[in-house]
Parts: sequence; structure tokens; C-alpha cells
Amino acid sequence: MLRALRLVLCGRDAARLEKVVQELTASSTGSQKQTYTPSTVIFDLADTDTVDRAAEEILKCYGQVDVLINNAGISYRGNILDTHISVHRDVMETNYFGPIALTQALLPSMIRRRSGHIVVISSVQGKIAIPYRSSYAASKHATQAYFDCLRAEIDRHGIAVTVISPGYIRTNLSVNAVTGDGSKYGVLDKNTAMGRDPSDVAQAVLKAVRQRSKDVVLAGPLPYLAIYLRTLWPALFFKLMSSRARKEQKPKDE
Ligand SMILES: NC(=O)C1=CN([C@@H]2O[C@H](COP(=O)(O)OP(=O)(O)OC[C@H]3O[C@@H](n4cnc5c(N)ncnc54)[C@H](OP(=O)(O)O)[C@@H]3O)[C@@H](O)[C@H]2O)C=CC1
Ligand SMILES: CCCCCCCCCCCCCCCC(=O)OCC(=O)COP(=O)(O)O
Repeated sequence: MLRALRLVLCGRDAARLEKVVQELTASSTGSQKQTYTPSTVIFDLADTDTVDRAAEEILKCYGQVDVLINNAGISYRGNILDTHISVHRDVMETNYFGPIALTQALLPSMIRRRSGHIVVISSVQGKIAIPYRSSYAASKHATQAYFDCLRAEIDRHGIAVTVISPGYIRTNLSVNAVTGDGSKYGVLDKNTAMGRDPSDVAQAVLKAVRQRSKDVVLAGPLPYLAIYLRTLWPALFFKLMSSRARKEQKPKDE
């Protein structure tokens, strides 16, 4: 039996979301799957005061949320000595407080239905911390911890939690990253440009949802090794990270 897909796309840029709606509508024309025209809800995830209202709007679209995918995020480039505390707060608002506020606002309706699936796109940097990424790695470690706690707490209500930890993906993440003074980094890093195709990552996320996986690392052998090293041989991992920090040292560090 064909199941109709009902999407609610959320973001802070109405025009950009509208473009996605048009692309999805055009790509589903003539396909086998029956797809509703996606709905949109516009809000800034970093403004946690607006998240409750956004959650109400999301629920009004189709009356329920089966799968919540927390994907929005922002990265950071900088050394800690030059980073204003407000930058750490801003990154935490988008990457941590926003997703947890939205999740908590939608949870009661899932618990009432004893059904639902919460997905969060974390990062390999939710499992290991690398130099010059302090705010970002901290926000992703916090994300990992919160959603691991949540999984344990809501399992008995029949709700699944999936944490996805990708390595580099070919997107605008590095271009949109903030620096220590809050300005935009604006550079497409080589690692990002050579990262995985976003649609491959999206397919892997859908597979994880279908399999109700709890924790998925989508990365190559080196990040995997680094994750194991951090647990099994932390002294070596810390040494490698110090050496990496020295090599990447920016003039302002000196
Ligand atoms: N690219 C990579 O190498 C990796 C990415 N990830 C994670 O993947 C997720 C998606 O990032 P990616 O697509 O790569 O990066 P992009 O910068 O290309 O996209 C980030 C998305 O997040 C949205 N966003 C950012 N801040 C807010 C906000 N305050 N409110 C609403 N939406 C917001 C952006 O919307 P807008 O267009 O309005 O700015 C944009 O759609 C992030 O959580 C990131 O940490 C994880 C590992 C690797
Ligand atoms: C003797 C054994 C040697 C083993 C060497 C292990 C050490 C190798 C370090 C590998 C570090 C991998 C970092 C991967 C980072 C990553 O994939 O991050 C994903 C992102 O979220 C990207 O965000 P960014 O803003 O940093 O582009």
C-alpha cells in the first residue's frame, strides 16, 4: 500500500523554504508515491521564546508529528582565547537549546499517542572534540548527552530517539560558521567541499529512521578510529589533538 508523505518544513527564511516546496512538488509529480504539498512553519530556532508557538503551528498542519528531524545547526571557527562568550551562547542557542525546546514542545502530543520518533543531527564532534571548534563541539556533545537521556526516559512511552553523527558533508556549514567575534567565517573549507553528498546522508538518515537505530555514526575510518581512541587511549588522543592545534595555530594564538 502506498503511504502519503506529509512534510512540515521549518526554517527562518520563508523564500528559501518556498523554493524547497516547489522543488519537492516538482520532483514528486509523476512519481509513484502520493505526496501532499509540504507545509511550512517559519521561525528562528535560536529564539527559544518563539518555539512553543511554532510547535503549535506544526501540530495544526496535520494534527500530529510522526518523525521530528532536528537538523538546523551552525558551526564555529576560532581559538578560545579570542572568542567572546556571547558567541558560545549563540552557538548553544541554535545547536542545543533550540532543538531541545522544540523537542520538549512536541513530546506531550507524542506521549499521548504513545508513538513518535525524534531524530537529531549531531556530528562526529559530538563524540570527539577537535581544536578551534570549541563552541560547536561543546554544543554537539551537549546534544548527544541530552538525547541519550531522553531516549532512556521516553522508551517506555513507545517513542524512539535517533542521534546521527555525520563526518564532513558537502554543504554550506563552514561558509555559514561564526568566528570568535561573531562575524561570518565565509570560507568553503576543503574538508567540507570534499565531504559526503547531502542526499546520501539524507538516505542514511531515512534508513536509520526505518530501522529505529539509536545512534549512528556516518563517517570514514579515521573519525571512527578517533572516537575509539578517545575512549580506549585518551592520552594518545589528547597528544594528537595538541599536535593538530599547534599545526593549525592562527597568528592571534601566538
Ligand atoms: N556539513 C557538515 O560537514 C556536517 C554537518 N552536520 C550537521 O548537519 C546539520 C545541517 O547543517 P548543514 O546543512 O551541513 O549546514 P548549512 O549551513 O548548509 O545549513 C544549516 C541549516 O540550518 C539552518 N539554521 C541555522 N540556524 C538556524 C536558526 N537559528 N533557525 C532556523 N534554522 C537555522 C539554516 O537555515 P538558513 O538557510 O536560514 O541559514 C540552514 O538551513 C547541522 O546540525 C550540522 O551541525 C554534522 C556533521 C557534518
Ligand atoms: C595511531 C592511530 C592514529 C589515529 C588517528 C586518529 C586522529 C585523527 C583525527 C581525526 C579527526 C576527525 C575530525 C572529524 C570532524 C568531523 O567530521 O566533523 C564533522 C562536522 O561536524 C564538521 O563541522 P566543521 O564545522 O568542523 O566543518
